[in-house]
Amino acid sequence: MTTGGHGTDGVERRGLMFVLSSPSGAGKTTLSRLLIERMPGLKMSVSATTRPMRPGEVDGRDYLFVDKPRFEAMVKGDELLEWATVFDNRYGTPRGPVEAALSAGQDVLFDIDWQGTQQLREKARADVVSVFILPPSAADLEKRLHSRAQDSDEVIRKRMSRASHEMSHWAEYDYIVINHDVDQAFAEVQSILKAERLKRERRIGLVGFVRSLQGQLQG
Ligand SMILES: Nc1nc2c(ncn2[C@@H]2O[C@H](COP(=O)(O)OP(=O)(O)O)[C@@H](O)[C@H]2O)c(=O)[nH]1
Ligand SMILES: Nc1ncnc2c1ncn2[C@@H]1O[C@H](COP(=O)(O)OP(=O)(O)O)[C@@H](O)[C@H]1O
Repeated sequence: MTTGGHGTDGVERRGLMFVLSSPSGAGKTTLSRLLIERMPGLKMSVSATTRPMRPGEVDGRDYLFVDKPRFEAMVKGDELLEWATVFDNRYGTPRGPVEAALSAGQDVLFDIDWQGTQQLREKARADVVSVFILPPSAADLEKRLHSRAQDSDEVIRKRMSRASHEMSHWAEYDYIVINHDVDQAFAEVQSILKAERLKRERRIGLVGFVRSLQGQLQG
């Protein structure tokens, strides 16, 4: 999964896979939307899911909403890069769009859980940058789940009771961001992406670039 594109400074760079995970309600959808709006060269991976659509969600934009047989067919056909079961529903990352974006030199943003992150890491360790988002407190997490007003009380209770289990995977991530304030959390996530884009190992065009600089200096 190593492909070349050009960084903003013109030096060829390998695309990276930028993963955001968090317990439900901690803010990863909010932060993902801001990143896609404000960071050029970053494309969202739209997951397939068997969960029902929430009010305000759009098929093909937020998720590809599929039924269970279609999901199974995607798994069997090796159409998914990773997949997992979360809250009794199945979620998976369609392989085609990710590979196409990376080969076009774009970075790809994933809003996936710890199980998916582990699978991506096994497949492409050097290209995965992972960020775990934590809520400032349990009370805030619950408030946010209610304020989103998209789940029943029973679903919210389920999400709260899973939060501690999900959070237990925090130490598997490269970076941790605590989402007190959206603007601050966004600035932190953005800084991580900007710095990771500049990493020497990803900038495969540097050898040629430096050689050409040296040539200019000698010439
Ligand atoms: N492994 C994996 N997890 C996913 C995928 N898409 C979404 N998820 C995770 O599934 C969980 C539930 O997502 P969702 O039902 O949208 O609720 P949310 O937690 O409020 O965003 C979240 O932890 C998502 O990160 C996917 O393609 N693969
Ligand atoms: N820093 C924050 N302060 C207050 N509310 C927030 C913050 N970040 C996100 N929210 C709100 O919390 C709710 C859950 O956020 P969302 O991004 O949907 O979480 P997730 O995708 O992790 O489940 C949304 O209503 C969102 O607007």
